[in-house]
Amino acid sequence: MVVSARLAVEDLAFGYGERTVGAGVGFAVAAGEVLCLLGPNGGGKTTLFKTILGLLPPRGGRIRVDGEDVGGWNPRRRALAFGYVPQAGAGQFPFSVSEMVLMGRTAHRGPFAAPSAADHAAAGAALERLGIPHLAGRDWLRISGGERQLALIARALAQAPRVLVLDEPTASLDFGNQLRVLEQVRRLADEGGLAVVFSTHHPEQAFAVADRVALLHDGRLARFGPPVEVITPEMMREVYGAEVDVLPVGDTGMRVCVPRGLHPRG
Ligand SMILES: Nc1ncnc2c1ncn2[C@@H]1O[C@H](COP(=O)(O)OP(=O)(O)OP(=O)(O)O)[C@@H](O)[C@H]1O
Repeated sequence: MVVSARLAVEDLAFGYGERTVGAGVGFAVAAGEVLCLLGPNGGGKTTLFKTILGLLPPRGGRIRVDGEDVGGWNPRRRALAFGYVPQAGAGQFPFSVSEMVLMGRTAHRGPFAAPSAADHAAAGAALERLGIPHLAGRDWLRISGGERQLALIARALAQAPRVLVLDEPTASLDFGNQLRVLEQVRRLADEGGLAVVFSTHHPEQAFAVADRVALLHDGRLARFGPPVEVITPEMMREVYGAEVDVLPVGDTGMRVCVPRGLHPRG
């Protein structure tokens, strides 16, 4: 066990009912670190997230937060420790944006208590931090997908978790909003000391914001390490069955992944 890890996943097996989706998965994320979870469709990313969040029981192994096994924790303790940002579907919530963000504070108060001044302050501060205070009074159903995604991150921030899990936070976002969301992901780790784990189908995003990459393939942790070591043409061929060039962008540290078939010729 890595004692300094904020989140430690140890020899975890996970799945549904009788079906094991993944096994032997272990990695650690320190406070202030961002981990990017990659893997093909059906590779088990969402199932792993559900297990980390306590929505599915582990089939083996354990999950620790700051060294403590979360296995015996009640839902309230989990809700205080783990923030979750799901994909931003419109949902059916007849609430304002600020009401949605306030819901992030639920675990901090008694079951029937009204939000306190501190809850309102935390929600307001989270909206400010995400740069969307102007959305506070807007109807959840009448804002854009990108605005909703930023508001869901604000909700998780208001919750003040130690570990933040984001399931494909940039899916269906335009280019500008993808960058905005990724920037916030990095800031939450850098300034808030959170351990952040996010999944994506865009490996380049790992170069932009992640300290490490975990690659789930065939129910195993196929690779775990810095983006530059994990995201290689050999890995792309092996895991995605695709011929992909991984090219540095000047001296920025960024790399782009270019499917060869789309290379300009001549
Ligand atoms: N509720 C469920 N019951 C049983 N099996 C499921 C359930 N949900 C998903 N699965 C199966 O578990 C496996 C892993 O699915 P999972 O959703 O975790 O993959 P993923 O990596 O998140 O995929 P994607 O990138 O397509 O979102 C798949 O084979 C899937 O068919």
